Amino acid sequence: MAATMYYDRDVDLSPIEDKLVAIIGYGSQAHAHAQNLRDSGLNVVVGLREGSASRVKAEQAGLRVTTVEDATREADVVMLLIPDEAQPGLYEASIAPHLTPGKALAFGHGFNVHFGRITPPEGVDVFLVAPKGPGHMLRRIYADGGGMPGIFAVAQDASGGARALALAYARGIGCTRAGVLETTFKEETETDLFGEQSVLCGGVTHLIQAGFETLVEAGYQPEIAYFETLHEVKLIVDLIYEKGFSGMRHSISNTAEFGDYVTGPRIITGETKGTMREVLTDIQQGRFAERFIADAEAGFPYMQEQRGKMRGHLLETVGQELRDKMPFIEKKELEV
Ligand SMILES: NC(=O)C1=CN([C@@H]2O[C@H](COP(=O)(O)OP(=O)(O)OC[C@H]3O[C@@H](n4cnc5c(N)ncnc54)[C@H](OP(=O)(O)O)[C@@H]3O)[C@@H](O)[C@H]2O)C=CC1
Ligand SMILES: CC(=O)[C@](C)(O)C(=O)O
Ligand SMILES: [Mg+2]
Ligand SMILES: [Mg+2]
Repeated sequence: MAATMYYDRDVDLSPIEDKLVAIIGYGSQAHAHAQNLRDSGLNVVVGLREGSASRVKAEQAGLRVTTVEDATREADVVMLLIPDEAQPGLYEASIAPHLTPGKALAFGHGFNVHFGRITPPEGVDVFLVAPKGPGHMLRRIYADGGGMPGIFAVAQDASGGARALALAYARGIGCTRAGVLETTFKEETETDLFGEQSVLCGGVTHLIQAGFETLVEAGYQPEIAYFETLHEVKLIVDLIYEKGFSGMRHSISNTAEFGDYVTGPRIITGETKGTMREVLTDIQQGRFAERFIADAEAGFPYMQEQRGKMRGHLLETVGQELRDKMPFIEKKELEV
């Protein structure tokens, strides 16, 4: 059965119109939520830790900023948008003491509630609205008049109005322009982790890197390898995004399409899909979450080591030089 999709015409903004929304944090998601909600005519305050370097940026964007404690005290809806690994600490210290009955606690990802790292009190609504894309793109697409698909879920409905509130929030950040559907904290958490690891981030970067290295190691020019295995990915993916596989395959040569069918299954094999199933099981059984939190608690030694490996990699240095020569590529510094 097809899922029920919600669009602007289906969703009433009124459940959130008379409320104050506190956006906690001012990073990738938070700056986009805060600015989109504000531009949708809603009341927003940004809650930041003492001495936050983001304070000036939020104020420059015309937003009111206060402490996390005061934002929680003042607001009706508290949207927690700091890194997942940091959320339980800030929640216990600065949010929970002020989260009185009647308020709503909201998330952009189900991680901490699903894995039992944050347990909100009875008497508050708990929901998530997860836009399906990076925060900087959530803002950019909204400002251009478009929207990013999103999914929402209610974990606790103390007021009887949590669902309507979550949908109104999704409309406020522009997701109902593109389509919103209902999920659970479990489904959102597991699918989001799986998607980013296997396909969107882990899958795509490692596919590109393996292709780039294969060509360079065989003696081909790195600039050609970069154009072939990285730059052109966007052009092909844009066609897939706009017109699906068949539309992309219509645009490419018969030679490329034939090679796609012959070679694709040699690269992404039955074994790869078996590994994807193992990855999904690790996520479902909490093993990925445990590994992530353990690294975070140790100061991210594994993450730092991985970041270090790509620093100075030919793919990055050649890419930087080539992108610098293409003035039409969006080069504005990211806002946050
Ligand atoms: N990144 C994305 O596009 C997506 C993220 N999400 C979810 O959104 C949430 C936020 O992720 P993301 O936007 O990537 O987060 P960011 O890493 O961009 O968050 C940075 C912000 O968090 C603040 N912060 C960091 N640590 C602390 C702390 N210990 N106490 C107080 N404030 C802190 C920073 O404060 P300061 O300014 O003071 O440094 C900064 O404002 C997560 O749940 C994530 O899973 C969901 C969909 C996509
Ligand atoms: C951007 C997004 O949707 C991710 C990949 O899930 C994330 O940043 O966590
Ligand atoms: Mg994610
Ligand atoms: Mg995601």
